[in-house]
Amino acid sequence: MSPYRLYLVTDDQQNLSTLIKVVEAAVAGGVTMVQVREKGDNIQSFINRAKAVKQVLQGTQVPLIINDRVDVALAVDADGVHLGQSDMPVKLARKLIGSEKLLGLSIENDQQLLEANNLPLDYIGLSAIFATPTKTNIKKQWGIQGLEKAMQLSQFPIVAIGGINPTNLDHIIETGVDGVALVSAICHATSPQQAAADLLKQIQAATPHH
Ligand SMILES: Cc1ncc(COP(=O)(O)OP(=O)(O)O)c(N)n1
Ligand SMILES: Cc1nc(C(=O)O)sc1CCOP(=O)(O)O
Ligand SMILES: [Mg+2]
Repeated sequence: MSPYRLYLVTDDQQNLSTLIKVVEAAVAGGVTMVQVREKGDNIQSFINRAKAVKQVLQGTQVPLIINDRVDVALAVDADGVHLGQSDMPVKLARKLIGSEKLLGLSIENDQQLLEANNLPLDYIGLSAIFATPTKTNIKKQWGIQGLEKAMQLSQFPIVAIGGINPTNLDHIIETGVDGVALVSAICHATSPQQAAADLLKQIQAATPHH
């Protein structure tokens, strides 16, 4: 089973106490990967929040991924980094983090998808499957057909992201994609634990059998 199956991306609008509660609950519900995503320019705050999430994940099998910043990932000894197209170049990031850490890259068009096949990555994030209020500067909506095509062209595991919720999850999972990454469907749920558990159950039920 893929380690990317149910990938929680944290909400940088939630305060530290809520962040910790959400991650604790989401892990109890079964998320398989956690990314700390901060979009402000306060690196001290980013490091503090990443350290707090790392503590929550201690003793679990759930890897900690840091969004955008290799320096923060190194500072907290995270399990990996997720880079965007305008972040540090992938090859340089790989040199700095070493071969053991996970490295993901956002893919926003066909050319990037093909170029990524020659990069030292572990997975790609297909940006975005659907429009979402959580990130308003997305470049492309791949949709289900775009996701299917990307899966044929990529040599890496694909994580689908953007606007994913229980109403469209079956269609995404039925493509055979390796994982889904979500913010609001878990972070904004009344019970993030129940939400994660329900999403995981839905993923298991919709996953194609080979
Ligand atoms: C799993 C995953 N996929 C895509 C993204 C988006 O990254 P990016 O394009 O760098 O945009 P920001 O998240 O930094 O606004 C992601 N974070 N995670
Ligand atoms: C962090 C992020 N990156 C995206 C991309 O398409 O690159 S969409 C996104 C936010 C996803 O939030 P929600 O699950 O609430 O739609
Ligand atoms: Mg980024």
